Amino acid sequence: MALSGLRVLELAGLAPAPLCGMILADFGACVVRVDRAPRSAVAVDVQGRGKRSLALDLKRPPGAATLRRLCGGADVLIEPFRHGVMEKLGLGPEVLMHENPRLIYARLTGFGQTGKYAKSAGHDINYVALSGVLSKLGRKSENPYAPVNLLADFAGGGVLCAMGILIALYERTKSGKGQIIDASMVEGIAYISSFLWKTQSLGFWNRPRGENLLDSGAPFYETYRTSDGKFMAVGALEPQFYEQLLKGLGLDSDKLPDQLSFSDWPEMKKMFASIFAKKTQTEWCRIFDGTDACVTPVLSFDDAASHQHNKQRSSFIKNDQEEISPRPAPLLSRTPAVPSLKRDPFIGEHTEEILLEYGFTKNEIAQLYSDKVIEFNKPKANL
Ligand SMILES: C[C@H](CCC[C@@H](C)[C@H]1CC[C@H]2[C@@H]3[C@H](O)C[C@@H]4C[C@H](O)CC[C@]4(C)[C@H]3C[C@H](O)[C@]12C)C(=O)SCCNC(=O)CCNC(=O)[C@H](O)C(C)(C)COP(=O)(O)OP(=O)(O)OC[C@H]1O[C@@H](n2cnc3c(N)ncnc32)[C@H](O)[C@@H]1OP(=O)(O)O
Repeated sequence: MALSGLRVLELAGLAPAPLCGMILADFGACVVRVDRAPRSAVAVDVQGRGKRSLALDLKRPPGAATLRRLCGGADVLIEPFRHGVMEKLGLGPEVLMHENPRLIYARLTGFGQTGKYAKSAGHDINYVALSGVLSKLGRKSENPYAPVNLLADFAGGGVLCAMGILIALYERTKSGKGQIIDASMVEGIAYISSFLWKTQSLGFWNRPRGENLLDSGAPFYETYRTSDGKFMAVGALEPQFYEQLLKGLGLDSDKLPDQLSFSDWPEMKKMFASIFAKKTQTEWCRIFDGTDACVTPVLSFDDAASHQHNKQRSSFIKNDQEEISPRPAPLLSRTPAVPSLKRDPFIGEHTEEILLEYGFTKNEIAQLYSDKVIEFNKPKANL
């Protein structure tokens, strides 16, 4: 796999850093999740695919020293705490990169390492809000709406941090040096939204929230309820595709207002809604599948995994626990990701083997264990 041989240490976090680590693991990196010891009752990481877990108490000096030693043999460290936490533990970049100048030290936070909010708590919705993007999301006359925690945590956070790591790794092949990555989710989501910023001058966002072309204002970029309580998604933007939408709906464009007549959009929506409400989702699929009308069913997770198109591409995988999840993307032709099909690791499941691999002796491991700095957790204990 593309990233085989890459050694990554991921300090356990809530949602963004686990995705970042999972992406690297899916593409072949050897990812160790450093979990807390003493361990909490429930693991919060549900994105542990392909990772191993080491349970280590960083608050104890021998625990922090253990992480320092691990970082000496690692390529990448991902840390998900607010600014100052790592410094307080004596594990700041100046310490770890002094000991290993090739280390890529990725700091994945909401607000970044500097600025007024650097030390404040926050979650996805706060980061999307501060980026400006939340002000654009939502339906007409309603409050701004955060689309679950996809935008900041995952798109602007986990994915962009993984990209930063890969860029730094590429640069390291030339300079031989690591670097610090300050991955702020506020900036990540702002960057992802460059299209929104740059289309302002084209008048894309001149109207109030929920009344524009791509924010549920237009009748031809909207979802519609079907007679069986399901939905269809319509994205017929270009005139030639809009024409096919009208044809599928049984409408004659000569008898309708112009596609871009904003003032007619609310009425057009009502008309489209009443037509879509007359047939089931399956019936609409029969009408639109194979056309260029840009009309697709809104699928549940179960339906998405079993949809013919997704099945043809093996877009979803099943692990040995029969859990279905999305296959890693994108597909690389020669070295595609080969995701692990095993269950996620238990906290502390691989503590000993990881420490041995990083050069600790059995005696040193026994000492750390008797000092309660590390924990072991054999699978049977969790069953
Ligand atoms: C919307 C999403 C989040 C979704 C996640 C949800 C799935 C979960 C969130 C809450 C969970 C529920 C809750 O915990 C209650 C139940 C618990 C039960 O066990 C399970 C059921 C629960 C209902 C549970 C269910 C779910 O799991 C939840 C609902 C997001 O937006 S995620 C993005 C968040 N933001 C960031 O990641 C940005 C950067 N990070 C931060 O800003 C902060 O970390 C954050 C997130 C604000 C948390 O702040 P906190 O004060 O908790 O941490 P930090 O200041 O960063 O400091 C970390 C401290 O921990 C020490 N530490 C770390 N590792 C170790 C170690 N190995 N050993 C010892 N100590 C360690 C570290 O030294 C720090 O200590 P200090 O505070 O003393 O400095």
